[in-house]
Amino acid sequence: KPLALSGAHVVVTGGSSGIGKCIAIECYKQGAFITLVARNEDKLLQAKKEIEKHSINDKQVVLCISVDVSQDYGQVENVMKQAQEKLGPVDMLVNCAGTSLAGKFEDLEVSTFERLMSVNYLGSVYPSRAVITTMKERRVGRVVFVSSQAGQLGLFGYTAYSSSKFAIRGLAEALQMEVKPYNVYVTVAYPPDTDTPGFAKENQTKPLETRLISETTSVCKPEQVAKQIVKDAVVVTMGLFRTIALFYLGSFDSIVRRCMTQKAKLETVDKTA
Ligand SMILES: NC(=O)C1=CN([C@@H]2O[C@H](COP(=O)(O)OP(=O)(O)OC[C@H]3O[C@@H](n4cnc5c(N)ncnc54)[C@H](OP(=O)(O)O)[C@@H]3O)[C@@H](O)[C@H]2O)C=CC1
Ligand SMILES: CCCCCCCCCCCCCCCC(=O)[C@@H](N)CO
Repeated sequence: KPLALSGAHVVVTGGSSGIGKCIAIECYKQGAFITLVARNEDKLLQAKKEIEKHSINDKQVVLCISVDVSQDYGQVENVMKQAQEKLGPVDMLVNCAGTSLAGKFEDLEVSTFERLMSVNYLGSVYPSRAVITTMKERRVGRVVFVSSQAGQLGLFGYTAYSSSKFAIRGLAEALQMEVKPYNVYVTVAYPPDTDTPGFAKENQTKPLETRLISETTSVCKPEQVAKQIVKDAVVVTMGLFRTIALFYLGSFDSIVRRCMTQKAKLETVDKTA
C-alpha cells in the first residue's frame, strides 16, 4: 500500500526553493526521479545541483522545467507531457509552488487577491488536472497539496493568503473522494511558519499584529517539514480528527464505488451489444 519511491517519478512544483526543494531532496534520497517545476531557470539549475549531491544510484535524474504554474493551463499540460515523455508517468505530484503577502484587508491591492488565488489555488489545480487521468488509468498515484496553518485558521493580515490556502483544502477533499476508487491518494499539508526564502520575503510585509501572532509559535526547519510531508504522502492515513465526518465520507465513498461498478457494467454491455 505505501508508494515505493525508489524509481518513482516525482514532480515537485516550487521545487527550486524552500520546502519544495527539501521535498525533492527527501524523495531523491529514497531513489526517486525528480522533475522540478518553477519559473526562474537559474534557481532551478542551482537546486538541481544541490539535489544531485544526494543521489543513491547512477541512474537517477533531476529534470528542470521552467513554467509559471498559474498562467495558462495549456502550457502546464504541455510541460507535464514533456516530463512524462522523459521520465515516465508521474507517480507523485507535489503542488508546492506558492507565495504569500500579508497586509490588512484594506491595504492589500485587489490584484494581490487575484495573484495569490492564481498561484496558490489555480497553480495547484493545473498540474493536478494534467496528471490525474493517467494516474487513474494506471491505478497508481499520489497528489500532495501544500496548504498552511493559515489554511485552517483565518488570521490577521492573511485575508488574501488564507483564503487561497482554504481553497486548496476544498479542492483536495473533493478530489480525494473522486479518485480513491482508482487507488489514487490525495494528501494536504498544513505547515507552520518555516525558515525559507519565501518566509523571509513574507516577513517584510507583515503587519505588527501578524508578526506578534506568528511569534507565538516557533519557526520550523524546511528539512523537517519536508520529511513529514513525504511520509504522509507515502503512507496515507486518514486524519482521525474528522471522526464525525468519517461516517459520512464512508457512505459517500460507497456511492462513488457503486457508480464506478455500475458504469463498468454498462460499458461491458455496450461492447457486447
Ligand atoms: N515558509 C512557510 O512559512 C510556509 C510555506 N507554506 C507554503 O509552502 C509552499 C512553499 O513555500 P516556501 O518554501 O516558503 O516558498 P519559497 O518562496 O521559498 O519557494 C517557492 C517556490 O515556488 C516557485 N513558484 C512561485 N510562484 C510560482 C509560479 N507562479 N509558477 C511556478 N513556480 C512558482 C518558486 O520558484 P520561482 O519563483 O522561480 O517560480 C519557488 O521554487 C508555498 O505554497 C507556501 O505557501 C506553507 C506554510 C508555511
Ligand atoms: C489547527 C491548527 C493549529 C494552529 C496553531 C495556531 C498558530 C498560529 C500561528 C501563526 C501561523 C501562521 C502560519 C502561516 C504560515 C505560512 O503559510 C506563511 N509563513 C507562508 O510564508
